[in-house]
Amino acid sequence: MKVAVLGAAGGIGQALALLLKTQLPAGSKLSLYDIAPVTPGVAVDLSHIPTAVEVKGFAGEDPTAALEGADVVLISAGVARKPGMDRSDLFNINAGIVRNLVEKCAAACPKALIGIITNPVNTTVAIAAEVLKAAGVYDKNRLFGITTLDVIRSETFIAEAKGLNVDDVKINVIGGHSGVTILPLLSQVQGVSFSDEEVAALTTRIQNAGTEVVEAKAGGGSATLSMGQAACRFGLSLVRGLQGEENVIECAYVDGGSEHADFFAQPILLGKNGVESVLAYGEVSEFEANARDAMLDTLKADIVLGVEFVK
Ligand SMILES: NC(=O)C1=CN([C@@H]2O[C@H](COP(=O)(O)OP(=O)(O)OC[C@H]3O[C@@H](n4cnc5c(N)ncnc54)[C@H](O)[C@@H]3O)[C@@H](O)[C@H]2O)C=CC1
Ligand SMILES: O=C([O-])CC(=O)C(=O)O
Repeated sequence: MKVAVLGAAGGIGQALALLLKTQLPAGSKLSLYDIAPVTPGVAVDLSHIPTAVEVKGFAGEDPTAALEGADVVLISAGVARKPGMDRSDLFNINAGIVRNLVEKCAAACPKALIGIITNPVNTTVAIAAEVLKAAGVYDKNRLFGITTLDVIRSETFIAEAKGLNVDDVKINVIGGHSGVTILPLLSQVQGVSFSDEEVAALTTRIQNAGTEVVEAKAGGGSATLSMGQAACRFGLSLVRGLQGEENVIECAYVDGGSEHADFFAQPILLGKNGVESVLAYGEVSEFEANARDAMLDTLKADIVLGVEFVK
């Protein structure tokens, strides 16, 4: 199994690469690419860790050498937020970066599963889909917006609030990955109940958790370590699915035939071809139904922005 990380010298990329070096199955190949010249050095550094994962690093303008033969490509290349910015403020720079990198994926590894981390995810995934369509290699089951950070934050905050073992907390987070489009389905969490006030407060905290980190880092970037962990969890799930493991389920932002929008985060079953099936997200409370319906104009506008950028 070969996993490529694009943006591998960045805050997320380096954390993700470290976790993959120590957690990918024995015999895997890890391919690191970034425009930053340090990237081959990041690979040399990681290569001294004694695991049966071979690491190679590539820098420069062209990621093709890093992408050849890749089964999974995780993209975190781009700029991150500073205080006062919204994720949509990253569009001007990151849209072009994602378009160019996905064009290279389409040529070098058209069958790879592609996971997009670069913000604004609601829009960059739509850009990736249009690029793959234009290249004639689009398969909706092989493209993912990585929203796992919203899931792990929800698990953490719920366990903290309710004094639970975090390993026991499971939750679906649906919609997209910014502000009101992030919707944790708190009503479905097993073994706990929340008051209306708790639901409102927890939902808002989960939706604003990215901003919580951006403000705490005070100009030094956004979430990198927790996102490295989230992307590693999702990337390993993609690999487990590709290897034929059963019952690998994650929430992700996919083109899954949702009645709500062309791309929508919801639980998916992963397998040898990426998305094996899109799962129903189940019963929701009145609060959640209202929040879901209220997010759709924003989400759809984010998607249109991405489609129009490529066309
Ligand atoms: N999906 C999610 O939940 C999350 C997404 N993000 C997003 O991930 C992205 C990366 O964040 P960080 O790693 O903190 O940023 P960073 O600035 O630390 O790293 C970004 C890396 O991308 C590289 N890069 C820029 N243009 C490139 C190109 N054309 N080709 C290859 N590499 C290129 C840079 O050299 C840098 O090493 C941001 O857009 C951020 O908003 C951040 C947190 C969570
Ligand atoms: O908030 C940001 O800019 C980074 C991000 O997507 C997150 O932490 O969820």
